[in-house]
Amino acid sequence: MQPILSCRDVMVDFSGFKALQGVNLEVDHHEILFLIGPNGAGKTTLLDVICGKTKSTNGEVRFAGEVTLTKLSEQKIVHHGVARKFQAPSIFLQLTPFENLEIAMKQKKGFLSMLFAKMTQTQEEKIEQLLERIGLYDVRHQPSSSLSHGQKQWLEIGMQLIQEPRLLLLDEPIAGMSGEERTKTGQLIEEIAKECSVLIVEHDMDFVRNFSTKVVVMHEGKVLCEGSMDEIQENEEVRNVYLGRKG
Ligand SMILES: Nc1ncnc2c1ncn2[C@@H]1O[C@H](COP(=O)(O)OP(=O)(O)OP(=O)(O)O)[C@@H](O)[C@H]1O
Repeated sequence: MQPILSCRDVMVDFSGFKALQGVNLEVDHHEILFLIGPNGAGKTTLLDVICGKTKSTNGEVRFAGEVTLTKLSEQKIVHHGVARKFQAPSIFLQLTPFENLEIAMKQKKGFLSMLFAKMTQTQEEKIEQLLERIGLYDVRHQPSSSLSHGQKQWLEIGMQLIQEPRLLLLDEPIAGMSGEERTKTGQLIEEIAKECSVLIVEHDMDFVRNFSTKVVVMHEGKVLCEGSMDEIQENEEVRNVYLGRKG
C-alpha cells in the first residue's frame, strides 16, 4: 500500500533563506509520526507546505499515492482529507463545544449550507459520539470559555476530526497542558490513529517516547535521521545537534 503522505525533495526558499533544503519523508497509514529537531529546523514550515499554507519552491508532496498536494489550494487539500490544528486557538469561546463542532461540521459543506441547513439526527449523533471521544460530553452545553486549556485543545482537535481527515497535522499539541492532560492527549492521539495518520511537531521528549510509532529528526531544513525513539537517541549526530543540548 502507498504511504498516506510522501514528501520528495521538498524545498522552501523565503527570499533567499532556504528553510527546507530537500526534505524526504513518508507517513504510513495509522502511523503516529513525531517531527522533532532544534528551533528553526523547518518543522513548522514542512507542516505549512503539506497543508498548502506555504508553497514549496521545489519538490512534491503526494497524498495517498494519488494526489499532488503541492499543486492544490489550502481548501482543496482539506477536502482531500488533510486537517491541520494550528497552535493559535480557533474555537468560538462564547459558543458551546457542541455548537463549535456543529459549525466545523457545516464548514465542510460550504458557507451557504452552513447558514441554512438543519442538522439531521445522524449528524447530531456523530457530534455527540465525538464529544464523548474527546472527553467533553459532560460539558458539551457549557460556554467554551469555561473549559480548561486542555479541554479547549481537545475541542480544537475535535473540530478537525469532524471533517473525517485521513491525515491530521498537529503543532505542539500539549504545550501548556498539565501532566494529566498530556497523558489524555496522548491517549486521544492513539485512538485517532486507529482511523487516521497523525504527524506531530513536538519538543517534549517524554511525550514523544510514550506515544510515537516513528520519529523523524530535522535539522537545518533537512531530515537528519528517522527511526524509533531508542534509535534516534543512540544517534550521535542527533545528540550533538538536539538531544544533547537539552540534558
Ligand atoms: N515566512 C517566513 N519568512 C522568512 N523566514 C521564515 C518564514 N517562516 C519561517 N522562516 C524561517 O525558517 C526557519 C524554519 O522555521 P520553522 O518555524 O519551520 O522552524 P521550526 O523547526 O518549526 O522551529 P520551532 O521549533 O522553533 O518552531 C526559521 O529560521 C524561520 O525563521
